[in-house]
Amino acid sequence: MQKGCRHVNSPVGSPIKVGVIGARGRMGSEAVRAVGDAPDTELVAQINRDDSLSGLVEGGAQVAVELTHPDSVLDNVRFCVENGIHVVVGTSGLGQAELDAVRSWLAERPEVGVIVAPNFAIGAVLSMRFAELAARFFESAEIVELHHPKKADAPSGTAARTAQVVARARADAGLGDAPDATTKELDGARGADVDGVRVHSVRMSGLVAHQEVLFGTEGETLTIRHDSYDRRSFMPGVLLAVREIGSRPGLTVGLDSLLGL
Ligand SMILES: NC(=O)C1=CN([C@@H]2O[C@H](COP(=O)(O)OP(=O)(O)OC[C@H]3O[C@@H](n4cnc5c(N)ncnc54)[C@H](OP(=O)(O)O)[C@@H]3O)[C@@H](O)[C@H]2O)C=CC1
Ligand SMILES: O=C(O)C1=N[C@H](C(=O)O)C[C@H](O)C1
Repeated sequence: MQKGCRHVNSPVGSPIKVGVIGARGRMGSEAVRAVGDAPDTELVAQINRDDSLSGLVEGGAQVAVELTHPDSVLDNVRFCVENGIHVVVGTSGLGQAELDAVRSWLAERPEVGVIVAPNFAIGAVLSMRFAELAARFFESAEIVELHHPKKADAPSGTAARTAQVVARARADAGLGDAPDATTKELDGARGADVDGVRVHSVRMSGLVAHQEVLFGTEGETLTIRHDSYDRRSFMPGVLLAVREIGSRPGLTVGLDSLLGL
């Protein structure tokens, strides 16, 4: 099929030139395939560990998709921003301090866009929004995230983000701490505390990426569950971000605004 698009300052009809950082990884290899298959994107660089990021510049990448490791993501984003390359970041582990650093680099290059997506799956983005909506109606809220055992970070970026939006919605509604009489506890038994919301991380062979947000109040509970059974579930979101990033300079966190949510 003829490759053609209108975004990222490409001449009309020419595809968006994309480089994938972490190209041999579980997500990176899917992204390589998705970018190669899409009619309006062209894969111009595949960066693996120990490869120089200059391959992005040499390949003429307009957009980089960053899918590596929490230890390397920030350096890679910085390189891209400084070289005028938009970055779609899927790697988890970027906290407030790291986002602030990205903002400070973008201040020097205001034409560049960085989209940090805690989760590219449409169902996961919707489930975070549903959780945000539900949060004010329930006195208790906890999150269980379940992933494959090769995952480096816990809790997942999605769970951390979900906890933050739930916590903010609870605070806005004037809800205090969730009821919990625990006074004697084995370390970790009540999960991690993210902004006052408990997050429990399960790592198990056979899983890909799953999350339940549990809400409870007098006499009822609500569970919002999302399952990614295959990493192909993330690719429509990756491509959406690649297509949109040229018209979204600065830092965007989450795909919500790209989906009109
Ligand atoms: N936002 C989302 O929707 C999703 C995000 N993720 C996140 O994406 C990230 C990658 O996940 P996944 O693909 O499962 O992990 P993998 O370990 O399978 O892939 C990461 C790849 O990046 C490589 N790598 C590590 N450091 C660098 C570097 N500095 N430069 C170039 N390549 C590097 C690794 O090489 P080597 O093997 O040699 O270490 C590996 O090939 C994680 O943070 C994960 O949480 C995952 C799924 C969905
Ligand atoms: O490592 C993974 O696999 C995933 N990482 C992201 C996260 O940390 O939330 C997104 C998804 O959960 C898969």
